[in-house]
Amino acid sequence: MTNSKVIPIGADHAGFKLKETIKKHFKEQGYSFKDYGTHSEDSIDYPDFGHPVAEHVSKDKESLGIVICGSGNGINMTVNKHQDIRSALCWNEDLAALARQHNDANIIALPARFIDATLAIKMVDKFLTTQFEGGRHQNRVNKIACGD
Ligand SMILES: O=C(CO)[C@H](O)[C@H](O)[C@H](O)COP(=O)(O)O
Repeated sequence: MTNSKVIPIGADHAGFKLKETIKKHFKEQGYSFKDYGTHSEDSIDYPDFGHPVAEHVSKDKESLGIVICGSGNGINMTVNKHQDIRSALCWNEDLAALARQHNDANIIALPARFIDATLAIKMVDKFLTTQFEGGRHQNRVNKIACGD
């Protein structure tokens, strides 16, 4: 992952504030990002903001995305419906690193109502800077696709 890639980010109303905090961090670090919304804490439906992030990552295979909702589950389920997406629901730094190292995850899903902003930023940084290890993990990742 290089900082020059555009990082797509999307959240529902429960993840809106955390998304804004992560965007502030990206601006400070000089990272490029694309915000797919939502843009307020008004109640909305997480799939409307997860699908665009998944479509972005599906088109730009080198990109890594971020999705956020209250538990992380709904938006994680949404993006994982896309054939080329491997999204990992993470709640600590080790899981964020392992999602890249072992699973070649291309989206991280964050549970905004269960983690604080400091931890979330550490997790995002870890996710964006950790490489896939390949090897035995490549064989397993190849077998994830079910061909339905
Ligand atoms: O989809 C979810 C649960 O898997 C997310 O946590 C949502 O953010 C949550 O369901 C939103 O709940 P709300 O009561 O409508 O704010």
